[in-house]
Amino acid sequence: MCSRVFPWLSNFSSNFHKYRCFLPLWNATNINQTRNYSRRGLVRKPIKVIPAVPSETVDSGSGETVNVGFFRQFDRANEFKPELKSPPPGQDLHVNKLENVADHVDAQPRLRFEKVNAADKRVRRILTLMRSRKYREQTKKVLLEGRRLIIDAILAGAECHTIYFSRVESLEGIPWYETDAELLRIPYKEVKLWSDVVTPQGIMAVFSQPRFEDLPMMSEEQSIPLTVICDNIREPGNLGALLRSAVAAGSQQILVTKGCVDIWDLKVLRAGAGAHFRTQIHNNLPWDSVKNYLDDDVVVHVADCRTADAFERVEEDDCETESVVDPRTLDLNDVRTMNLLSKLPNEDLMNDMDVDKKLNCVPTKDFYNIDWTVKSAIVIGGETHGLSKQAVDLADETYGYKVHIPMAFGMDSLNAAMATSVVTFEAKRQYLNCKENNKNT
Ligand SMILES: C[S@@+](CC[C@H](N)C(=O)[O-])C[C@H]1O[C@@H](n2cnc3c(N)ncnc32)[C@H](O)[C@@H]1O
Repeated sequence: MCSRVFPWLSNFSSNFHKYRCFLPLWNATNINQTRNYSRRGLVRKPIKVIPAVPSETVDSGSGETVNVGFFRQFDRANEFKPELKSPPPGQDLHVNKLENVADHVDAQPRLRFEKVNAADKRVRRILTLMRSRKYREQTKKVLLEGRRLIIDAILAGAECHTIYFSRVESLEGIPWYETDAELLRIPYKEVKLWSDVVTPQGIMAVFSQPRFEDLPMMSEEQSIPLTVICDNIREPGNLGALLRSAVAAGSQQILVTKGCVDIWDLKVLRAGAGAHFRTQIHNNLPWDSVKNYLDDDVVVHVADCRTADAFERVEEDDCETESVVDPRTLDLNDVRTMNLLSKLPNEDLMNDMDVDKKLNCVPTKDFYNIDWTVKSAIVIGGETHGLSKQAVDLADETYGYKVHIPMAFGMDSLNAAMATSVVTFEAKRQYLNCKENNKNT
């Protein structure tokens, strides 16, 4: 009878062992202080909210009072454990750190967060700003979405400023207590508004961009003597996927040159799936500084989808274009001339032709015929214009090759990230073979 009339009461009593530690909070003083909130929180939907137990109203600093919730994570140790793959000690810093987190799980402090409603402009303002590359570059901050990325960033030692979450459960598995982050609970529809995914996980966080110099170097066991250089990769999904495979193959470092999409763009981060926090990625590098990141004996190759025959055809086409239009004969008032001009190569096309001429001087090899066991770098070109002139110059200077991945059925090219996977995993295969042979001799 009692359970039918007061279903929440019976739920409460059956879970009493879980809530008993809150009893001291439910004293008359607290309830009096937060009359409205307590009425809503404790009487109407206490069981739904539990284990989040609202308890007091505090001054936010700006003169307004805000609702503050307290929450103690129960049984979180069990929820952590499936993520721990028990690596051999000393092998992977990230996982070892996770282990430490699990060790301290019992010592977790109480979760204290501020509840922010949809009308609060603070959240919208910061989330709008975080979408701007300029703002990210100026403040050296980054917005991360989803549990996996946030955990990776915390474990990589990146400084966490604020965590926005829509339900307390969204914080599961996140070692928020390892940070000094401010915790703001925001309505799910706000997260949805800012997220690019259809069903967001309901958690986002603002971090300082990690300094890649501070990130752990990959262990010698895992890494291969290869640098991947990104040249004009404009599509965020491509760059993210490229970083993901380059890191997965064990590339020693990744250089992202100016002209590529920002590696801290939300979509790049999502497609990168944690690659950003696992090895050294140098962002936004002008081409003339690239050499500073490479040892003197590194051979720089460029990945190119065209074969030598294609270059011969390009050369012939060039000659034809030149013979059709003689600039000295142009009359700018003549309609036919204007038509001719519209057919003239534009600036991008002229640049492409320069690169093609230069590329013609660099010998071609299929990707499996390159010796990847020596210190090497591979440049991956952009989606629209392929490789830049600076990349080709560097290959020429270091006696590198045009690396070609043969394709069947007349396919033109692979996606940049796919080409990266093919090349980097071939490099890894050769490197492992070579190590194995050295061991046997
Ligand atoms: C989508 S492709 C660029 C196609 C571009 N229109 C061009 O003309 O180069 C992007 C990059 O992936 C690499 N790539 C794609 N397919 C390749 C292949 N079959 N062999 C070697 N590299 C390839 C090259 O670095 C290329 O610049």
